[in-house]
Amino acid sequence: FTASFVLMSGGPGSGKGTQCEKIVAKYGYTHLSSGDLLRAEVASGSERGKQLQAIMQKGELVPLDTVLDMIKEAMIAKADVSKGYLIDGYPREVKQGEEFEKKIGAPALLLYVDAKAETMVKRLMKRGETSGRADDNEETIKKRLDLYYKATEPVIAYYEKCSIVRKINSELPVDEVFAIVEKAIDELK
Ligand SMILES: Nc1nc2c(ncn2[C@@H]2O[C@H](COP(=O)(O)OP(=O)(O)OP(=O)(O)O)[C@@H](O)[C@H]2O)c(=O)[nH]1
Ligand SMILES: O=c1ccn([C@@H]2O[C@H](COP(=O)(O)OP(=O)(O)O)[C@@H](O)[C@H]2O)c(=O)[nH]1
Ligand SMILES: [Mg+2]
Repeated sequence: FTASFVLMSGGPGSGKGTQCEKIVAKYGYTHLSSGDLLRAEVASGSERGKQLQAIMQKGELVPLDTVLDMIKEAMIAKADVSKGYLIDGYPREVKQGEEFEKKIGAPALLLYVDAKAETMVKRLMKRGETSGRADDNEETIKKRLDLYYKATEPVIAYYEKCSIVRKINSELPVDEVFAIVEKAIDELK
């Protein structure tokens, strides 16, 4: 892959998906959300989808090889039209980050969308009223948050070593958050 990679990281409900949509509209990146890819597999009704559903409903992590294979497939499918890839909600653990680098490449930027736990819970409970997502319920949200702090936050520390992390306060209104995102992406060029 010759295109550049931008990683979008942050807790559940921090606003990753919301900001990704705006980035795609302005910059034409190809958006790959590992969570969306997994949900699409579940929706297909396949045997693999059934196994994934059980894991996701509990707020646990899908085995890293499964997710990496799905991301790679999706990247290949869109390879010729892409200026760059925006990878949303991945890597979830340091080992996944290492695998990504080995098999795919080094990211140019990690946008770390940061909100308080209380804010994230509130947003997800609200989203759960209409999202239809099996994991937008109080019990699973709590597990996703715990796992985020335990497994995913260390990923951010890992990438800080190569100075590609830009921390973005996502307590602000969506457009103000996006203004900060734009600055970070514009600095890339
Ligand atoms: N006030 C405010 N609300 C936001 C912001 N970003 C997202 N939200 C709300 O928070 C909810 C969760 O946002 P998403 O973009 O779906 O969050 P996510 O990080 O992709 O979450 P997961 O899909 O669970 O990983 C949405 O329903 C939005 O309406 C923001 O910057 N400010
Ligand atoms: O790389 C990934 C991305 C997602 N998931 C699973 O998919 C769920 C939803 O992920 P998403 O990023 O959509 O939402 P978040 O948990 O960030 O709110 C997670 O709780 C995990 O069970 C996973 O195992 N690995
Ligand atoms: Mg999302």
